[in-house]
Amino acid sequence: MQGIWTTERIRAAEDRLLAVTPDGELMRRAAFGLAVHAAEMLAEHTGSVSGRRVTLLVGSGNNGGDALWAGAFLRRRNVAVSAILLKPERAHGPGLAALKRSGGKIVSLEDGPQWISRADLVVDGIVGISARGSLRPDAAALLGHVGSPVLAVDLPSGVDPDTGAVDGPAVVADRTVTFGALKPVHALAPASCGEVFLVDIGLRLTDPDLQRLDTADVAAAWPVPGPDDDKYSQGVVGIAAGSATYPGAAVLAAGAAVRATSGLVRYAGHAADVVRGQWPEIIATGSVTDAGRVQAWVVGPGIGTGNEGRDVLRFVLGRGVPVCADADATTIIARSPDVLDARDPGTPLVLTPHAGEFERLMGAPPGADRVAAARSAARKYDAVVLLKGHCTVIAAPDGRALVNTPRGSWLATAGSGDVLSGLVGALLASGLDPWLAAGAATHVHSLAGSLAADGAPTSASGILAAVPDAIRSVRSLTS
Ligand SMILES: NC(=O)C1=CN([C@@H]2O[C@H](COP(=O)(O)OP(=O)(O)OC[C@H]3O[C@@H](n4cnc5c(N)ncnc54)[C@H](O)[C@@H]3O)[C@@H](O)[C@H]2O)[C@@H](O)CC1
Ligand SMILES: [K+]
Repeated sequence: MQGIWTTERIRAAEDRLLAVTPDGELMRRAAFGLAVHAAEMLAEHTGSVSGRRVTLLVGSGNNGGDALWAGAFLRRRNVAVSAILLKPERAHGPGLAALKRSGGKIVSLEDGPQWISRADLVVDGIVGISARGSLRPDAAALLGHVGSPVLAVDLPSGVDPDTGAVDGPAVVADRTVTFGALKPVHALAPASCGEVFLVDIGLRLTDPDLQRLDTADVAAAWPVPGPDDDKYSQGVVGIAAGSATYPGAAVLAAGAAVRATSGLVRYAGHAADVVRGQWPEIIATGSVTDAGRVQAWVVGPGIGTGNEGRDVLRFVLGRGVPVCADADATTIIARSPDVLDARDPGTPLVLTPHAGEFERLMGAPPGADRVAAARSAARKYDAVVLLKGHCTVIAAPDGRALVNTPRGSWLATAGSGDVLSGLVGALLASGLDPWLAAGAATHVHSLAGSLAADGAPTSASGILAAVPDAIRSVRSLTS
């Protein structure tokens, strides 16, 4: 797992390290790493480093100090460095002196636009982890003149460091170079950060506030049958989804369960004929009451929010096995929380709301801090909450939270969520910890989405068809 720490934790760890490190040493470590990345970007985009032009946007804190020192290092490689000081009287003193000594040019705010528009690379040292709110007007106006790649120092300025929220003018970087440890912004705002690189400055942190699954974690979690396994021992998943009029959700969720693991899949509902026709390997019946034993249920996609849907949900919640309640099941729970009385105490529940369903469940939208929102819903419902969005956040009732950083937005297509719930169900049936099951399913789902899309629109059926390739790719990277 990749650990991610809030700025409060990072600052505390930095203070401990600063106390035992010579003055200025940490900043120089950070800035040296930054300069290496700046040179790499120049070489990538222009074919050379020497003689190229870099313009630094320098704010009033240490983030600006990093940029100034990096500028001084770049001068050693004969880069023409100019610095625009947003608050000249508060610019980082030693950094400014170092840049001046190295031959860097200090440019006034008025002259800034022409220097920015002529630059081969712009370095955003406006604000770092102490940033509050979006960019101020002077900085926002300068950004309008940027025509080159942008390298963000620690994080793209204007984006909230702890939530990744953007609610006004903000930098959109091609690359972000961060120091010591990943912060929430790096996982939650991929479109603002661009590619993220971590420079080791000697910070040591444990017990992360937020996590992200590595490919290796997903590969290790994904069930692989052994020589003694049979179709039952790998976990039987039941799918209660779809209707006679709308069988699509049933076909997609059940199909995803078929493709996720080699355990048995049962289906119960009004779309039994259609499901059987699409997936002959599925044992399909008309009702959950005669579906037979399963090790986990997926309930909700397309079941409707009326009495019948409520009865189906109550029935599966009382079976003593993990349940993934998706789509209509989420709405039923929001409208009639008493259905949860049927839940067999202690059995895992995974809820998979998008923002609208979240609002129904919690009475308010997720807001800017989606991690906190998912955590509070997880506590309220004593469930794993998979809060869908561009970045999906998964929180457990014990406070564990992980985030899936997507590779594009192609997953936002009709039926995509049905595929995800089928994947979650199959992993729950295999006995995986529900938080990890939700995380691994989300990872494979988003990988399948990007494989299916490959730069062009795809569909839920396309994502479903790409699930085996996604699992194969996850496993091949680690075997
Ligand atoms: N503390 C450390 O040990 C290290 C810190 N480093 C750098 O230091 C940064 C943190 O430095 P600071 O705590 O000085 O804070 P920042 O550089 O993040 O900025 C704080 C300053 O910006 C102003 N400010 C806040 N929000 C603003 C906004 N929206 N628009 C304009 N100005 C705004 C504040 O008034 C304050 O003066 C890190 O992000 C990192 O880049 C690195 O040098 C590595 C070592
Ligand atoms: K920055």
